[in-house]
Amino acid sequence: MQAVHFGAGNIGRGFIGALLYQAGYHTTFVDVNDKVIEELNNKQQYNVILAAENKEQLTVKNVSGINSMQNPDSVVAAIEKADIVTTAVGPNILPIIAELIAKGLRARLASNPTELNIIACENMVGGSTLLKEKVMDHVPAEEQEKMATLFGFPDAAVDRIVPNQVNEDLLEVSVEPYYEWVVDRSAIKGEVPNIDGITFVEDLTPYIERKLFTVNTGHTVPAYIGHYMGYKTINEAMHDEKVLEILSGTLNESGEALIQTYGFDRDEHQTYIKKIIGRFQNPYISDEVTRVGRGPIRKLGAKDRLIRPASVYLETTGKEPVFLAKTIAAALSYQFDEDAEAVELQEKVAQQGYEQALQSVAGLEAGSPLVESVMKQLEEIKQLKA
Ligand SMILES: NC(=O)c1ccc[n+]([C@@H]2O[C@H](COP(=O)([O-])OP(=O)(O)OC[C@H]3O[C@@H](n4cnc5c(N)ncnc54)[C@H](O)[C@@H]3O)[C@@H](O)[C@H]2O)c1
Ligand SMILES: O=P(O)(O)OC[C@@H](O)[C@@H](O)[C@H](O)[C@H](O)CO
Repeated sequence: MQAVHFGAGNIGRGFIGALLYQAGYHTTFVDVNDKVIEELNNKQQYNVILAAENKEQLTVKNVSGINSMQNPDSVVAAIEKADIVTTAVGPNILPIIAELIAKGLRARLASNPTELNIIACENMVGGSTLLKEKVMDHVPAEEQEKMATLFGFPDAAVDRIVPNQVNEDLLEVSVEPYYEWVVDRSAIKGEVPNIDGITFVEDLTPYIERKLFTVNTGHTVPAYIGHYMGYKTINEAMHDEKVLEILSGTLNESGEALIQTYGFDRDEHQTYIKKIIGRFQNPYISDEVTRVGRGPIRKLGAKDRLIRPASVYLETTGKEPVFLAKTIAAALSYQFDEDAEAVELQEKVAQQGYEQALQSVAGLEAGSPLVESVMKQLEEIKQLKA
């Protein structure tokens, strides 16, 4: 069986690639990083190490790579005969890879018109749905209907903390032991892929929102508050009582928003929160706050991990999301020269001021209660530096 996976980065190699190998697939990684692609083709295997006391190791075999900038035709050919296509490139890159995926699917329609599922494994609500829209922009109207019957774009939620890698071996990946991959079964075309580790569900929305608004919302606290306080890693930040207090407050607010929306059981949700806090404290993982905080404009988006739960909390409880607002204030203050979005955000802040910058990146109305809360917290968080 053949898998084509876009993005041979942390989660691509450390999670999706590992599960595909264990399920019996040969995985062709597609990436623009020539060194990684060359190494994949030279070694045809790599190690995944579990970040835990016993450092268990899995050797992922049956892998190869294609540099999509240099060999786009080979990517098209790989999609023509693939049994599954997956991505883990980052939400902002989905529109960029869409054209090549469209070329591959059009070629498949002509030469091998069989069912195929394309699963975007990105931290966002509706990743595969967005990819489908972007792919269809490159498909002539007369081919779209046939494509929609053969090619499924099931949305997915993926959860495994994979930090930036600092190993001598370029391909080796250190990952946390925990993982979860949930896929929307209702959008699958043809047979449901037989991959151990995927949970198929009929309605993905509660799963992706629970993951994004707990794991990823929670992660922003040691990232942005931690960075604001001068910490370099998530682990360092997680040793600070003030960070832990804000983390707990933030997860209680996002948890309340989820409970109000989906009726989750309160005790079960508290257990889920506890487990996640424990994962952030894993001493065997060194995760930089700048990785977790990467792309602050994306993370401050209306549907993303901060603004959405804060807005739902306000709407459903009528109360001020004090802790989420604190974390949003720290995100709005995030400065890191090597992150293009952080630089753009600070330029906006310098030109328009905090209030307008927040409104424009988060799609919030002037004078909205959330904007007011964040403005208040911009002052309050100054005490964290004292
Ligand atoms: N790392 C994690 O802990 C984690 C966990 C769950 C989900 N995710 C999600 O997975 C996605 C990838 O994250 P990551 O941490 O692996 O990032 P990463 O930067 O390690 O990997 C992204 C890869 O995509 C490649 N890429 C960039 N442009 C490309 C293009 N045009 N064509 C093909 N490849 C391209 C990059 O070269 C890189 O190898 C993100 O959406 C992220 O939110 C990450
Ligand atoms: O990947 P991002 O930039 O959306 O978010 C950063 C981290 O919160 C994220 O990568 C987590 O490590 C991951 O989502 C855990 O499953």
